[in-house]
This record gives sequence, C-alpha cells and structure tokens, in this order.
Amino acid sequence: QTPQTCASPSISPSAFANTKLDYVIIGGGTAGLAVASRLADDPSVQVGVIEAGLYHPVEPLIDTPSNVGATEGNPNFDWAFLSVPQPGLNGRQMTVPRGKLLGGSSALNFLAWNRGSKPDYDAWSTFADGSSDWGFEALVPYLRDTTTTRQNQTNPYPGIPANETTADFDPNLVGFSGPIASSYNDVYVDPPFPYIETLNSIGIPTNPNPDNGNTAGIINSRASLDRSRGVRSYAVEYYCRSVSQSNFHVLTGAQVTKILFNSSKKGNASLTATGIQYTANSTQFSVNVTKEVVLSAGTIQTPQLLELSGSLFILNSHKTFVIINNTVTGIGNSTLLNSLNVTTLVDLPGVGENLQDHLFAGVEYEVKPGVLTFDWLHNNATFEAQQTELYKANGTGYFAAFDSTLTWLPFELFLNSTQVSSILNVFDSVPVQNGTLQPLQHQLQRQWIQQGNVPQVQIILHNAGEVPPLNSNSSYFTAFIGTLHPWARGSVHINTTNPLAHPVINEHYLENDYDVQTILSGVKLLLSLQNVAPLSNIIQARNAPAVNIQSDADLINYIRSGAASSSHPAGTAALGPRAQGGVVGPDLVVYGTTNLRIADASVMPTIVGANLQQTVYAIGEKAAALISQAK
Ligand SMILES: Cc1cc2nc3c(=O)[nH]c(=O)nc-3n(C[C@H](O)[C@H](O)[C@H](O)COP(=O)(O)OP(=O)(O)OC[C@H]3O[C@@H](n4cnc5c(N)ncnc54)[C@H](O)[C@@H]3O)c2cc1C
Repeated sequence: QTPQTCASPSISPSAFANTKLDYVIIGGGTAGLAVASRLADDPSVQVGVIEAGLYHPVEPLIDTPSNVGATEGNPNFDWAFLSVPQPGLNGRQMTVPRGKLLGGSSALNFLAWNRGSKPDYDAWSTFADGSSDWGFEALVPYLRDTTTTRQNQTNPYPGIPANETTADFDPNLVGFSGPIASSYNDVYVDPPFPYIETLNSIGIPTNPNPDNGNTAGIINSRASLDRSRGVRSYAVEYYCRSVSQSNFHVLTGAQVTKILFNSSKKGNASLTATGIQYTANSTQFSVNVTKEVVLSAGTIQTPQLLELSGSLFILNSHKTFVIINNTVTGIGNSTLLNSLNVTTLVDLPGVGENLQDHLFAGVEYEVKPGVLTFDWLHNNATFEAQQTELYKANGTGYFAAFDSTLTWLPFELFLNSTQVSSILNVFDSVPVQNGTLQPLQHQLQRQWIQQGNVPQVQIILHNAGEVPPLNSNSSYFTAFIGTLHPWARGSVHINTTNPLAHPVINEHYLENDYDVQTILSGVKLLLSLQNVAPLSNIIQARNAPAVNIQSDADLINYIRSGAASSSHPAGTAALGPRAQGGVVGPDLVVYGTTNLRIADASVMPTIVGANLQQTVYAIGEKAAALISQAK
C-alpha cells in the first residue's frame, strides 16, 4: 500500500541560502513540520524548514504498520544514537532511535496515538508560572486539532458499556479536520480479550474515554494510521498540506551546525537570532531570518545545537555579517562550556539536563496452539499469504493492525494501601537536586502518588514474542511494563565542538530505587495473572522471565538486564523558571534571547504519562499560535 504523496522538496542548498525568510525551523520532524505548516497559513510570511534527512514519499519500511521497528538502526532513517553504559542496566548501552528524515521520529514510532492525564498537563502550567496558556484546558484544542479521527468505528473491548463504545468521539476532545489520521484497529488478535477480562476481574476497569483527562484503566488506543490506505500517518501530512504554497520552503539533506546571533538589548535578553548556518554536500551555507528561529531538532539535538549555538556575528557598516572572533560560543551551563573552550553566550545550566524517558521490561508467555497473535504473520504461511493478499488489495487485515491495548495504572489500582505507602516511602528517599526543576517535580509527583489520580505504570500488550529465547514455530504475547513518571533524570551534552558528532547521552536508568520498585510492582502483577482465568486459558507456558527467576532480587536483575526504552526522551530544554533550571519561558522563547523559540519534546518539564507523539504535535501547534500572537 502506498501513502498519498506530494511534491518532493526541490530547493537547492544555495537557493535556500538566498531565500528571504521571516522564520526558519530547524528540523522537519514531528513538531517542526507542525509549526512550519501552521505558520505558513499566513501568506504574508516566508517560512523555511531545514531537515538533515530526506523525504521518503513511498517507503514500506515506514508506511506499512506491521513494519514498525524495522527502521531502527538503519542510517537511511535513523540517527542511531547510543547512550553511555548504564550502571542501572548492568552496564548495557541503550539504543536511542531518532528519525533522520522528513517527518522525524513520527516516521519511526510505533503508531500509538493517545494523550496524558489532566494533571500531566496542569503540571506544565505550574512550570509556566501558573500561566493559563498551559495546562490541560489550554492544550486540549491543540491536542484535538492535530488529527482527523476516523468516525463510525466502535471499540469492541470487554468492559465498555454498549452505549459508550463510541462515546469518546467528543468533538471538543478529538479532532475531525487535523492533518494526522487516527483510527482504531479494524481487526484484533486474540490475547487482548481474555487479558482485559482478567484485568477487569481484579478491579482494573476498561476506560472508554481516555481523551478527557482521566487515562486510568485499560484503553483501546487509536493509531496514527490512515485507514483509507492502511498506512502510517505522520508529520509529512503537515508538509503536504503546505508544500504547494509559494511561502513554504523546505530544504532536506542539510544539517544545521549553528544558530547565528547578534547582540541586542530587549528587556533582559541580549541576543537576537539572525539566521542559521548549515552544511550540505560538505559545503557550508547560511541563511538569514527577519523574525524568528524555531529550534525543533528534538530532545537529543536541540540541546546539542544550543550548546554550540553560534559564533557571534554582527552586522558591519557594509550591512554584512562578520564573525566577531573565532571562538565557538554556546548557550548552556558555563562550567561545561568552559571545559570545552566554548564561550558562553547565555549561562543556562538547565540546557541538556532533566532528560526523562519511559523504560519497559517484558513479561512474556507462550500461547496455546490456535491462539491468533501477530506472530502468525511470520510463522503461519497460509495466514501470511492470505493477509499479504488482503493488504495488497485494499490495505486492510493484520498487516495494518497494531498493538492497541494499553493499560494505565495508578498504584491504587493494583497495590494495597500498605504497598502504596511503602512505594511512597521509597519515593521519599530519592535524591532531589536543589537549584533545578527537581524540587517542584518531586512535590508534584509525590501528590500524584499519594492522591492516586495519576497513573504511574503503563502496560503495553504486545501481541507477539519479543524477549528471547523464542521458538520460531510458537506464538507469544509480551506485556511490557514501564514507568510513566520515572524519577531518573539524565542528560545530553556535547563533548566536542564538532557539530556533526553525536552528543553524549546518559539517561541514568534504574539508578534510583523508585523506578526499580515501580517496574518490579508491574512485573509481579503480570506474573500473578498466569493462573487467573480467562487469561490462563490461552497460556501454554511462561517464557520470560524464565520460571526459575522468582525472588525480588532475581526479578530486579532480570529487569536490569533486559529493560528497553520506549524511545520517549523528553525534557532537555525544559519549560520552567530560569532560576530553577528552565530553558524556555511560557512563550517557549529561550531565556536570554529575543527570538529563539523551541518547539519539540525537549520543552516538556515533566514527561507526559502517555505515548508522546500527540503531545509533541500539540507543542508544535501551540508554538505556531504563540508566534502568530507575537507578530
Ligand atoms: C522507535 C520509536 C517508537 C515510538 N513510539 C511511539 C508511539 O507508539 N506513540 C507515540 O505517541 N510516540 C512514540 N514515539 C515518540 C514520538 O514519536 C517522539 O516523541 C516524537 O516524534 C518526537 O518529536 P520531536 O519533534 O521532538 O523530534 P523529531 O520528530 O525526532 O524531529 C527532530 C527532527 O530534527 C532533525 N534534526 C535534528 N538535528 C538537526 C540539525 N542539526 N539540522 C537539521 N535537522 C536536524 C531530525 O532529523 C528530525 O527530523 C516513538 C519514538 C520512536 C523513535
């Protein structure tokens, strides 16, 4: 099946350099294309986007839903970052996949389309000095307007009252005219049904309407999937909605190496971004802007570019930019920058800090013969052939389905009050670093655990085998259990002034007891369900953790040796008060600058307790609105 395609970007690097731009967006990824396309709705402004990767209009590895994960590590699509060895993961390095193509990480993701709980977003208002611009009510219109939700689809999950199977199609909450197509599955494999009935039987309800700010329970997640073609729907939809406009200029295959500034005096800000420098085909170019630079390079490269942002240029008497001197300059922690001989333009210790991610460990069961899982697409030749035909014919069937069963759990839903108190005690023992966003984050997270209104554990039901050892003729389901609000705070920093080098990524996974105990609690829940009907009726045997792994200590070792990232890094250029480590204010403008804004997952002060993409698109939409208001 092929997606709807549109004209490829055709501007050359040198023609782009000569374009008169009002705005330039660094990174044609998830948020970047959303900002750019919305800004270009105003025909009086010239909008440029610069993306390091290429446009891949027809690419089954990206388009076909069953191929999710297939692009990981492939240099045609993935920056393929790697973390430093993680002591909490028994010394393993974690792969950090990030899209390097038009569409960014939205082209690589696993399609789950959902949002966080109301307190998740209300917390952001706290970091924005209580600004009414942030918070759930303020963000819902942006979350909504990203998407066109497929109508007339019912939710078949157990536990949903018949009159509520379509109740979540509330036009105030979900969109019907946005660029990204979202939809429920048309077909379902077998495990979700006994699994959900079993969770229901122990008091974990099915949630028919998780878009309204209450995410707790089991949900049937929509996918970012265009059902009319059976293909992924991703940020290129924003590109396509604007590509025919003469004020929309997209350059691909070019990597931004610097943001250029001149001095200015506007309030407390001292720097005005005047343009960017980029490299394409080993040649360096620069382009100027009259209004703003928007940094949308994602959680890993946004802090990297800030730390290397710009030799300081000034306009000389001939109205041309001249470099003040040859020193490399940057925005970030002056101690770190000094150690690399980078002159600090703005001392912002929060740049590159506050890295948060969702980490998952798997509990895997082999299922009995005859139980349909996605493994059948490769271990049952007849089924595979039939599904291949169906997908080729009209983009339907199991090649166009995805793992939609997600469970969001406040501790109260599966732990008793003594266990909740004990996990709260563990939380109270985590180290909190003053002078950063952590004291405020700690206070919020403590309330969330105590009040039980914000889910802390997510379980993704993956309807296939994933954790080795796997028997190629068998079928499996794997429950991935993860932390929605981990306490680990990592970092992303440069260790060289070469802008083309990969930055150093250190997530500090599982170095605090709270994150360990949170995942352990979910793993134990899943292990306790093996003999509970009706789930037990489909289980042949436990595959992972191996049956001899029983004690807490052994389970923790299993988690450390196998846990994997869900590829949700966020928070490295956080919205927050400057004195407490914030990098951008409520207007998303970088402190100390007049017109450098950030719009991507890096601005999240606390990681949203959900899959991230819908929220990242909404950040892009919101940034465009803030920029338009400032005009
Ligand atoms: C494997 C994987 C699975 C995921 N699964 C899900 C899921 O199922 N559901 C969900 O909601 N979320 C999921 N996510 C998360 C979600 O997709 C991301 O959080 C989101 O796409 C990040 O958007 P962004 O705009 O911050 O960055 P990106 O979309 O990564 O955009 C950054 C862009 O900037 C470009 N860039 C970077 N540096 C430069 C430079 N110097 N010059 C020019 N261009 C540059 C990059 O090439 C990229 O295109 C997943 C992510 C991954 C990687």
